[in-house]
Amino acid sequence: MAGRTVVGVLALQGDVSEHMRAFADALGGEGEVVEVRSPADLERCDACAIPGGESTTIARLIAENGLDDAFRVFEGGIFATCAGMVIVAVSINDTRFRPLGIVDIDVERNAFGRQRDSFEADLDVTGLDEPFHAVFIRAPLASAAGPGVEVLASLPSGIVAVRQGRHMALSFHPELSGDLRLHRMFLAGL
Ligand SMILES: NC(=O)CC[C@H](N)C(=O)O
Repeated sequence: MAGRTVVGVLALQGDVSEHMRAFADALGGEGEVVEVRSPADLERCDACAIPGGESTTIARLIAENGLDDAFRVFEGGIFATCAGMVIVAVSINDTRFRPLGIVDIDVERNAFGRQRDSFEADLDVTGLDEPFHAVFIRAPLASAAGPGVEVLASLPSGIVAVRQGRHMALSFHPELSGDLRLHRMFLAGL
């Protein structure tokens, strides 16, 4: 995209600083990374990351800060990871909050259960030449994706990476791998 890209990172709860560092590195001086806590912060962004954390807490804080409507009308790209993937979904297996309905996927929270609470896997991702080493932490899974959604990666148990227009949703933590290819893929799609 033309000009300096402003990438926001939703900074209400979760691993905010890791995302800010990863996007700053991926932009390499071609843009700016800012914290998003209010609709006014979001308005100045070309894109926004919704980080991993605790999705019920992040969803509550989004609503308390008036960001739910702001995200629904946001025209930039959303980079949703882990808890973020739960928040942007169309439907989830949890009745405690209503997801934002931005990415047409059905998502199951904590889909890997206790035994595989956290694990790492080398994923084949559409558009990447070499596998991506992905870190899963109490990760969600998408059980279904609508027709406008491109599935980028799956495990035997379900879908773990998708793209829909400018948005990407990942059930793992790309900001923890020291590998910026997915951040760059997202920026290239803005
Ligand atoms: N690492 C994470 O973001 C975990 C997400 C968490 N299990 C949730 O659904 O809230």
